[in-house]
Amino acid sequence: MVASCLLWPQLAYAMARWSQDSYGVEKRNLLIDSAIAGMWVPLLHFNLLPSVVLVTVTTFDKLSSGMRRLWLASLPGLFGAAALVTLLLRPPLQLESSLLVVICTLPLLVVHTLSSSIASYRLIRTVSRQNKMLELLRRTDAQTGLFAREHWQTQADAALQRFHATAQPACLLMIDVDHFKSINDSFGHLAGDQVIAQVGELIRNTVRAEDCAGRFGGDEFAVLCQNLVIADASPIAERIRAQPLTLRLPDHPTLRLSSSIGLAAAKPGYTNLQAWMAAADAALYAAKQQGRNQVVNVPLAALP
Ligand SMILES: Nc1nc2c(ncn2[C@@H]2O[C@H](COP(=O)(O)OP(=O)(O)OP(=O)(O)O)[C@@H](O)[C@H]2O)c(=O)[nH]1
Repeated sequence: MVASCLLWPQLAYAMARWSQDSYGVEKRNLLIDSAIAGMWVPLLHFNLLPSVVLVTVTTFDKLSSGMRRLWLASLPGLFGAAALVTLLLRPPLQLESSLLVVICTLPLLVVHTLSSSIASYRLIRTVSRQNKMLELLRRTDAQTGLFAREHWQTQADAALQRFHATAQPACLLMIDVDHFKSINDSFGHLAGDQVIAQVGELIRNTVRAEDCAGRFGGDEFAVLCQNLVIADASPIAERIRAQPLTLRLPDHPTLRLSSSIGLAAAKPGYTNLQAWMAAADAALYAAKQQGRNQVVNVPLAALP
């Protein structure tokens, strides 16, 4: 009793803790656990309550370990040990449990159930926290901390649907760093990466809390201004355009930056996000054609 209840758990823990192959040792320890439980069934004279509790608890441990089919692998050891001890000692059969046996079995039942429930609760909390973290990472562009393209598009799509349903205005800004390729060529790719990170930060610090700023890929960014008509979104676009002009990288003091921005308000003619983005892209293209470092609105006359 002392060996299996007090010594074996300590020994099993120490072996798993100090082994190079902790997983393999722990798996083997769990199988030995089952064999020890099986050994106890004849030693308890097959007394129904403690025997069933012992076998159930031991098998539950194999299932809750998460190791594939471990519970199945533990059965030969469990029944084998029970059969061996039965053959060697030929214990009498005493199925009925006295009140004393019931009382002595209860702590195992209660402690095991509670500790398993607490372990499951903690595991579920950890998994749910990690899922939230994964979702956040999926939504975020690692280089800038802005929303990643897919999440930004989902938000913009929802804003366009709202506009169609309730006429709640929204504006879309497509932003592109000017001559970014020559920044890469002249100052190196690392400097280009720093520029992307800094421009992302400038955009994040310039937009309102309810706006949705995302990185579209490369040196292209997009901002969704919710609940704003074009006249109110224009100053935000102008502020975003002005910010990179003042940006200085300590490692590259001669580097100068500017950006071009295309601005398009949601309109009934934009039946899907692609149409809205194409309009903002056309305005961005016009800004590039007209000399860069400027904001171009989709002209009212050109609106569908
Ligand atoms: N450093 C860096 N470069 C990138 C990254 N993603 C894309 N690029 C480069 O960015 C450049 C994009 O250039 P474009 O936007 O097409 O052209 P541009 O030089 O900015 O010229 P305009 O847009 O016409 O002003 C390409 O050379 C890409 O290889 C990135 O994450 N880091």
